[in-house]
Amino acid sequence: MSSGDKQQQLTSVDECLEKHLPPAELAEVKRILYGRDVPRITLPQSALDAAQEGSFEIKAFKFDAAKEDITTPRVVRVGLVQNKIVLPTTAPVQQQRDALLARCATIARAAAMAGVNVLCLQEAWNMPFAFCTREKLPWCEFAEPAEDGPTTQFIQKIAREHNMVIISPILERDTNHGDVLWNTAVVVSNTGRVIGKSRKNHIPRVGDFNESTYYESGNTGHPVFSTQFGKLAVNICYGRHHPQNWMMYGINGAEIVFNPSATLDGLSEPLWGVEARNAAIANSYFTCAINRVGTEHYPRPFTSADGQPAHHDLGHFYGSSYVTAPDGSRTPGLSRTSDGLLVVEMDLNLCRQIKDKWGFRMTQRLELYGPLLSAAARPDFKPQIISDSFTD
Ligand SMILES: NC(=O)NCCC(=O)O
Repeated sequence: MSSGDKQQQLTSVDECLEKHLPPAELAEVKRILYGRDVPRITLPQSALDAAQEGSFEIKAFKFDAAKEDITTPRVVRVGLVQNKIVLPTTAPVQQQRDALLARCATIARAAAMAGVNVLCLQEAWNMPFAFCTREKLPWCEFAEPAEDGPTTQFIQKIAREHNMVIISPILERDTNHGDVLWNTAVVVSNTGRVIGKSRKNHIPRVGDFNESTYYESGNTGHPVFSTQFGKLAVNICYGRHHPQNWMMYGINGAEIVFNPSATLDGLSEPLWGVEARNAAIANSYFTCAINRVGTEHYPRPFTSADGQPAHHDLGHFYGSSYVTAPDGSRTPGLSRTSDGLLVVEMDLNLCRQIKDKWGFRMTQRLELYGPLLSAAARPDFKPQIISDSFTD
């Protein structure tokens, strides 16, 4: 039985703690686990009604910064979307994609009612996460040009309509370079203009994540998109395991780094609450970790050369999307099992205030790391090891 077939998935770690701990202990456990209290914010009734009608969870929290004399608060609201696929993987490709686009439009409408300025969707949001199969058809048919494919045109329309920056991670087909595929986040301005794109830098080769069959490691570097609502960057899924990847977005000035993902309870769940949170602390920026939900079944069985019998699904995508502030405090996660929208208000002044407090950027030694990293990348590299002559 794969984890995706479990009869009863735990809905939420946070709800579990709330259910079983007395209030005083709960407050102390939350302080120790999550840092300072991150208060909930009240959303307009229209947003709550839209979530109920659309059968998705909606939660909203707020990170304050200290008031300053000269600098005015730079308050923005981000929205993180996690969702299941809508139609079975056996439905015609266009119908599967259109159903996901419609789902996104419903959730984006609620996000607009909740005052969201920047909305980020999950990795490869307009398709099932079919790379496990290693089959080229029909899955490569979901690929489309980042600049003007049907999904981007759709996102441009809703970005304009709701005055919202939207980050849309898709399977890109690069028609200017021999039709090759990439795993790409398209960043669309609130004006509807495509600002640019950021490709996934690190491609997994673990378990059923057979993505290297489809696309190469990204070649767009670590771009930061300067928008009306802050400086944004996108570190796609497996890139969150690489602290240096996170660091580069910080070096380029990111204030919010999104981590749209697709990952499984049997693989990464104990790491999930650690990696994006640590990146926020180490780089004095906000991180937004987003994971899809549900179990996706494929018509033909696949294996991944790991001794497991052939199977039809990867397991359970556990959702649990959350946001961390530069001081390390974090929101509770969305559900492990259902579609959801996490709305988080943040004052971007907190990034600079935490840099001033902890001094991580000031004490960072790029001039030490740079030469060693360059040397380590050369074939003639010799590690700096000083041996005890008795044990050598
Ligand atoms: N989509 C993706 O890169 N998944 C890899 C698994 C993980 O990083 O947890």
